[in-house]
Amino acid sequence: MPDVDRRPVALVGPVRIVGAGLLGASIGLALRARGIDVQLEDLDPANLRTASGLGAGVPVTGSEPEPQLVVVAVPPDHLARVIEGALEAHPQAFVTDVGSVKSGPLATVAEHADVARYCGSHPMAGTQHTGPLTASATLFEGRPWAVTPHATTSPVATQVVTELAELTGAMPLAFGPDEHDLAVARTSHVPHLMAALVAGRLADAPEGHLALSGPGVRDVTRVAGTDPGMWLQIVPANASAILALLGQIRADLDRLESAIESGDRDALRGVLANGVAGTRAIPGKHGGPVRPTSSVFVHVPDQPGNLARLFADVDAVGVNVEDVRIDHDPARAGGQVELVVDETRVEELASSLDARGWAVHQ
Ligand SMILES: NC(=O)c1ccc[n+]([C@@H]2O[C@H](COP(=O)([O-])OP(=O)(O)OC[C@H]3O[C@@H](n4cnc5c(N)ncnc54)[C@H](O)[C@@H]3O)[C@@H](O)[C@H]2O)c1
Ligand SMILES: O=C(O)C(=O)C[C@]1(C(=O)O)C=C[C@@H](O)C=C1
Repeated sequence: MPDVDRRPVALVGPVRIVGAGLLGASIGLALRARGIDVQLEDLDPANLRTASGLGAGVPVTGSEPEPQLVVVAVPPDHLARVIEGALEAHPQAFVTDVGSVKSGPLATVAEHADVARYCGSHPMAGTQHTGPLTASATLFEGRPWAVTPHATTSPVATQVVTELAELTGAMPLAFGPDEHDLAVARTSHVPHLMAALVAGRLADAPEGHLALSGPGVRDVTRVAGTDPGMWLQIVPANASAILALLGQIRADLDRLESAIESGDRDALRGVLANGVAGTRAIPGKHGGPVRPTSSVFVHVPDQPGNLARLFADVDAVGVNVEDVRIDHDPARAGGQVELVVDETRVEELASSLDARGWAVHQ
């Protein structure tokens, strides 16, 4: 039995999830894995069917017991209305939401007589897909999850929501709602918009140029591939924090342009060094220091079973893979697999895979 079941738990369920999309279904899967009863609600019957079919919970029928906690996981524009609805429909339940911006919905909900039962939250995990089909019980593992009590949130509500984050494997971090919005403008919203601007320059690029797309451009643009629907709601909801940062970036861009125009290498070095400092400032998974990583690239011929064989060989070497990317190999028929591992193990992995017959480079 997992440890968490033996210590006194504030969150025992049932948990009702309103919005069984990517976030809602992933939370449902994580809670079901902990044995907590999950009730699912969604306006879209297909999403409800998919989420419950995946094992994220049971669709509500009206005859289930009252939930201990309601988790609102609907798109940003609908959050305030659904949070208020949950406070009214479930007078004994605590209510949280997982929306990407906290101060806007709170401003509406703050007038509600029962607002003490509401404590906002925001898991910093997702993918570029929406809907329950790509939901995963491990989506939140090791990721930060902001818990954002407001001035009158009851301490028990904060405790229950903190425990929700812990039960999914995430790392709860307490933030005031306004401070949260400033933080995510910097760590999520502006990075997303920058990725969209860079990716936008590729949309009408000559085909010949695009043929030279390597891992760099893919890394920088991944999130820009997300369905714009959610971002069309997130960005206006956090406009002032985003605009303040865009103003700073505009000044950075002016400095960069003049450094390049005038051939000022010191100024250019300053811009690049600042970027290096920024990447090093991002905490690693589980909030620890970033462990320097390095990549081993392996050519995997296009035949069934080769990927499984490669991962079995990596496993036999005993090196933990921090990240993995698979790309079409432009030079040969097959794929190029990038294995991201601890910098100190990279030589050992490369030579062991080489000895096992793989075409490897670093
Ligand atoms: N996708 C991410 O990366 C991510 C990460 C963290 C937080 N969030 C936040 O989580 C929330 C959900 O995002 P998602 O990616 O799961 O979206 P999603 O589109 O995958 O899921 C939203 C679900 O809510 C349902 N829905 C819409 N209005 C509803 C209503 N009034 N009542 C019941 N169901 C309703 C939709 O049918 C859909 O199934 C958003 O507020 C978003 O800001 C998203
Ligand atoms: O990983 C991704 O695809 C995401 O964009 C997830 C991400 C993020 O910016 O980190 C996006 C928006 C959410 O509010 C939280 C998480």
